[in-house]
Amino acid sequence: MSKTVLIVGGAGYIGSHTTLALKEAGFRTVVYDNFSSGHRDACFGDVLVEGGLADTALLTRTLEDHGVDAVVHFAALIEAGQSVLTPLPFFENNVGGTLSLLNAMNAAGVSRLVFSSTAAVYGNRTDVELLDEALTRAPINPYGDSKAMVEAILESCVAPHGLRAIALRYFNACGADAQGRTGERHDPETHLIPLVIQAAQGTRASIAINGTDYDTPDGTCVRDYIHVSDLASGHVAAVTHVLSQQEPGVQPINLGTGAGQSVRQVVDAVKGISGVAFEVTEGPRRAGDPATLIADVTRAREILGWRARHSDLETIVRDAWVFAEGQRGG
Ligand SMILES: NC(=O)c1ccc[n+]([C@@H]2O[C@H](COP(=O)([O-])OP(=O)(O)OC[C@H]3O[C@@H](n4cnc5c(N)ncnc54)[C@H](O)[C@@H]3O)[C@@H](O)[C@H]2O)c1
Ligand SMILES: O=c1ccn([C@@H]2O[C@H](COP(=O)(O)OP(=O)(O)O[C@H]3O[C@H](CO)[C@@H](O)[C@H](O)[C@H]3O)[C@@H](O)[C@H]2O)c(=O)[nH]1
Repeated sequence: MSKTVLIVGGAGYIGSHTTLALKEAGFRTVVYDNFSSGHRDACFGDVLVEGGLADTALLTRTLEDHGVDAVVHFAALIEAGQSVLTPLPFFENNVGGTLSLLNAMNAAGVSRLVFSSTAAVYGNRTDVELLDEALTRAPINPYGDSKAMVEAILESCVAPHGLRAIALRYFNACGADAQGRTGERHDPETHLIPLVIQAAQGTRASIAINGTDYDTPDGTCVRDYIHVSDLASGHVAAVTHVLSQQEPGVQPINLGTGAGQSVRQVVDAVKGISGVAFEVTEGPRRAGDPATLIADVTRAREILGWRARHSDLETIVRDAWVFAEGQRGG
């Protein structure tokens, strides 16, 4: 019989792609979301439950009523820059909300979890080229702090609660479903690629580069951009892994490509795909931004048998561009 997966935050960007991938892999899917940033037309679960993370009783009932075998937990506030300005909601939703979910899982006897962590837990490591999971967590913004705290909480729950979990540390999610079924629609949008695309579409006047004096090859921040459909297949592998995991335990696993792209390279890629010479300005650094974040992807390959397949910058930008054009009827 097929296993059932609860997807908390399944109406969001990464959650909606992952729901599609889990269904295609033969899982039964239950989406749980409060639509604070998700979209009703991006819910692809076999079942939809509308509710908030803080509602432990509803989460517990949902786990029990639908016979959930494993949970994938995406629900969070996600903007690193915003978390510097308004930290408290980040801790309340991301840490407090996860405690509520863990309490519900304990009450319902569900012990298998895949948690959305982030490259932001590494902070600003200028001493290493690639970030591997054995490095100490050292976030430099409240968003990263909130995710590092949850990782620590999960580690505490292994022995007492028999938790079997993977914390997937995604690098920069981007791109869109190649069939156009879902894509990136954050509101407000703060992520680089969709903002640059808006500049190319003329729905924003220009794109500002946040800082050109970083210690990087062209002075702008370098990130490891990972196609959201690659993230989705990484979740299928992680869910499959925790479902077959005999012993309790939690481990972090990076999902990235192992290569970095600068802000200027992203801007140039969008100019190339769109054919539009939009205006680019150079502004100050954004608070809380590490200079470089690039994944060591050895562990994902060895433990999950996973690697990125769609994450060359051209494919990412083309899929994101096609989705964005479709959104405005272009
Ligand atoms: N987008 C990225 O580049 C990126 C990178 C690393 C990690 N992550 C992590 O991945 C996860 C998903 O990110 P995303 O880009 O898909 O974000 P998103 O905002 O598109 O999706 C989050 C979903 O969670 C729901 N949600 C939020 N708070 C909730 C609550 N209290 N109760 C119920 N539902 C709630 C939202 O409605 C939304 O559907 C987040 O945990 C984020 O921290 C994202
Ligand atoms: O108008 C803009 C927007 C962004 N940037 C820069 O582009 C880079 C990427 O920024 P963004 O797309 O906002 O992503 P990050 O701040 O790197 O954070 C994303 O990637 C992290 C993992 O690396 C996740 O933890 C976060 O949730 C997710 O928002 C950064 O240097 C930004 O300063 C600009 O120069 N101009």
